[in-house]
Amino acid sequence: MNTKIIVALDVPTLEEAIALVEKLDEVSFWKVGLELFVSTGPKILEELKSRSKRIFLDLKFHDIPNTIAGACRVAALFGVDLLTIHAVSGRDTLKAATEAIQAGSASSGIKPPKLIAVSLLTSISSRQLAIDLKIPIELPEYVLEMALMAQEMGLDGAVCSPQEVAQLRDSCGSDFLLVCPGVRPTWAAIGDQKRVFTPAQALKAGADYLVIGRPITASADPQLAWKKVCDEIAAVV
Ligand SMILES: O=C(O)c1cc(=O)[nH]c(=O)n1[C@@H]1O[C@H](COP(=O)(O)O)[C@@H](O)[C@H]1O
Repeated sequence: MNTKIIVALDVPTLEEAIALVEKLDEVSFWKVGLELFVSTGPKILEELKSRSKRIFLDLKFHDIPNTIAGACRVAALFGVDLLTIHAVSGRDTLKAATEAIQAGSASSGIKPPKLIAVSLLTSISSRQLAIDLKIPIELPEYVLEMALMAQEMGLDGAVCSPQEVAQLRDSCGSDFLLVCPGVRPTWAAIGDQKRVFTPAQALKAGADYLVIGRPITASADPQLAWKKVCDEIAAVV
């Protein structure tokens, strides 16, 4: 069941990333985000592939359709499993992204990544959505609208907090991939996350994958933290 956990490799250098991957040998699915990709570029992807790991390339694209189409066309060549874009990029950009990924993969013969839309960052609370972002609808409804728009534009899934996953599962169906960061075991610090559930709660609610970073990677004993998370979810699924 630990194949349901994607560990966020949020470290600044290739050396630190490889050290963690080697220490957490049982982790089969890693997320490469902005910090590590800006630092190493595609090199880290090659390192992970050479160890037969699955890869979530989390670059959270957010730009105009032409720019995103170009980025998606080349990102499709990396041969990663998952790729992110912000739903707020809008319908035209989401559509351009899905088309570009298909085009990039078709021209190279490389299996396309599943494109998933970030519905609303898990670091945003209801209050911040209303007061800072001036979005005048309830947070769960906003997250659902973003996910439905992504689905309509042909995306494979969405990133949402585990608190919204049951509602999205009901509305988007079983084929729509739901990937949940904002996961905190009871023993871990919440930090900058605002909408969290425990790993067991998140899986029970219907998440396909849990994205967990600091509770494991910043732990004094990452192997023990990984094992504790695996034990917790083994009791659930
Ligand atoms: O797209 C993501 O992965 C993502 C979306 C989101 O809404 N919230 C979120 O935390 N993430 C990522 O998930 C990871 C969570 O890490 P921790 O908070 O350390 O568990 C980070 O790498 C974030 O970049």
